Amino acid sequence: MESLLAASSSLPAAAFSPPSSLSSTSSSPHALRSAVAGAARAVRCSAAKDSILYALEHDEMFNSAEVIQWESGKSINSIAAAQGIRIRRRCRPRYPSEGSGADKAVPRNMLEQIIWDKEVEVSQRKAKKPLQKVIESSQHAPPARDFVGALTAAYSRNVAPALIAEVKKASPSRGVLREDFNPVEIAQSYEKNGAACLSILTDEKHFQGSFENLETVRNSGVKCPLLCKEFVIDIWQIYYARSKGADAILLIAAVLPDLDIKYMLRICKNLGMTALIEVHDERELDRVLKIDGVQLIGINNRSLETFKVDTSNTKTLLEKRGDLIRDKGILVVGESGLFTPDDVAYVQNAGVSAILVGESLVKQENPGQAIAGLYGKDLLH
Ligand SMILES: O=P(O)(O)OC[C@@H](O)[C@@H](O)c1c[nH]c2ccccc12
Repeated sequence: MESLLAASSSLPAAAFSPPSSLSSTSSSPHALRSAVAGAARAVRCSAAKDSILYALEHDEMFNSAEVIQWESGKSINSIAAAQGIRIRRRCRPRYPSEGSGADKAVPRNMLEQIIWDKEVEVSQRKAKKPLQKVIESSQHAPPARDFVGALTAAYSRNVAPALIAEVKKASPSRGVLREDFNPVEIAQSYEKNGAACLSILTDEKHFQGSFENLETVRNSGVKCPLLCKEFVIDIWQIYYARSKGADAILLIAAVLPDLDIKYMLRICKNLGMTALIEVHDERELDRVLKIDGVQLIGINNRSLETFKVDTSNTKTLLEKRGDLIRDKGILVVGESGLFTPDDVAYVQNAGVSAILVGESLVKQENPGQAIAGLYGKDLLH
């Protein structure tokens, strides 16, 4: 663990990403565990410390291959780049004196901008409510609802892709979609008109969403399972989402290296939550298909880097990997840019079991009634 200690203490705070190293099933020797505890103390980055200490407290074990990757002292950006991930983490220093020049960097695209903003937001939120506290809050939340079960039941009821209807006020690509935005009214009207699940955007800065929206929808009597639509970069956000009533959470493969996805999936499982793992291209899909325990994959027709929407993305990826996906029993969600019954039929024929729709519903005067227009028929409850 010498190299870990050396690497971690020489990096600017927050430049070290422990989630990439903390998932496994094999047991670890005591010596390794105490060395890791030492590393946790040596790491100045509170995110790193939290994750390490959490893992220790909860008796997480370390798999040797993963520890080697961690031990190599590689930065999260080089691990991510080796997996084809283009989004860089900014790893903002906590103190100006710890700056590494990264502050002068300019984001390459909107997704990278969002992630850099998210790093700042999460560190501020964590300063107010540390991981341990948010874990405690998550333990007081009512049990998570069965997201996948709701999708499967709706699919067989309607012989049409189950609907995850999105409560979305705005987006960076489309601006404000709905001025008169009442999340509870929209959620209730989606549920009444046959949505199987709801997606609640929680990013404030770029989507004008909020965790308050998630919480008020959860407390409004809506029964549908809820997806927290967030840009997750830290396990803290998963516990926080659960504490606010989320039943599922989005994990974006374009942002998260494989080990983070594995670690986060495991946390979701412990919390009874479903992870919707979003991919946009073949490389991301192949990475995700190698991970055990994935139940739900979303294929986004919109690139979060360029905002280009192309519905044929779902079809192309399913032509290539549909058999493997079916063999693994994974459900696929077709995401974004769906407006008409033809669009729904197109992705259904491509092999999706569910669709995630925001704009085409939320822009209509009555978002719930717009569901029948989208499907060309009423959906059954
Ligand atoms: O509004 P649309 O085009 O129907 O798309 C909904 C949903 O797929 C989209 O909001 C989305 C998909 N993946 C995301 C990741 C983050 C934020 C938003 C998204």
